[in-house]
Amino acid sequence: MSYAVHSLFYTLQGEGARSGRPAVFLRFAGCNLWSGREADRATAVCTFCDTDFVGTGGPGGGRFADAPELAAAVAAWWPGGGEPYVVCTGGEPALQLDAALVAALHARGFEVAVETNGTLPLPAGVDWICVSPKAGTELAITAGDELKLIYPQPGAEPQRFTHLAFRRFYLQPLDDNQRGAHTRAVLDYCRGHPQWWLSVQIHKDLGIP
Ligand SMILES: C[S@@+](CC[C@H](N)C(=O)[O-])C[C@H]1O[C@@H](n2cnc3c(N)ncnc32)[C@H](O)[C@@H]1O
Ligand SMILES: Nc1nc2[nH]cc(C(=O)O)c2c(=O)[nH]1
Ligand code: SF4
Ligand SMILES: [Mg+2]
Repeated sequence: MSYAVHSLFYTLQGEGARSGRPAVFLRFAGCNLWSGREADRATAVCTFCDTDFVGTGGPGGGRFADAPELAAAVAAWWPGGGEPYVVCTGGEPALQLDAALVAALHARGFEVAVETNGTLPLPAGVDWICVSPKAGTELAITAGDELKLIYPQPGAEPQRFTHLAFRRFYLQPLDDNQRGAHTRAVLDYCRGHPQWWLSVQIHKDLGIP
């Protein structure tokens, strides 16, 4: 199948357990919880998104005819050496990521990570699963490597998720015009509930993508 990619870029993972790790980001176009149009934001299921994932016109974006072609484009961003790592995100990557693409990325030597809202099934073989639940949705993915909950989210309180089979649980402060206050609230919550660890979005303070 073909893939609609908003953008492809090389940066450091800025969030969660693998924060600081060099990675190629594969940002798929489209999401099942928001159209991506500002006019629809208030009525979307997910209303706080910090990302442009509309269309295929971002840096490195485009339509890729098949999995080997997209994997080659991902590999072209890797500088050589280290442990090649690709983070599949979006938009919602589970709308497009399939077994053929996971296999093609593995064939290029990449470890494959995914950032997902967890509402859709994933293909087998993904090496690192990060689920970020959204209030008002039902999780299809209830196990993985990290659960990264944006906080605060009325209707998605942390205690709703602690029974799930994730290796780590993170709270990431909601980035809106109150990010400082949300960060202090996360600090307080993690101190009182040490199952939860803080995830700060380091790329935003570093001024990198
Ligand atoms: C843009 S989403 C794309 C992947 C997938 N759709 C998801 O929601 O997990 C990537 C990550 O950014 C987080 N995120 C989105 N908007 C945010 C915001 N305003 N503040 C903090 N994190 C945010 C999401 O929760 C998710 O963990
Ligand atoms: N540096 C950096 N790290 C990230 N981790 C998850 C991101 C995402 O948007 O999925 C993201 C992103 O957009 N940039
Ligand atoms: S689910 Fe992810 S990509 Fe979709 S609108 Fe929410 S944060 Fe953005
Ligand atoms: Mg981001």
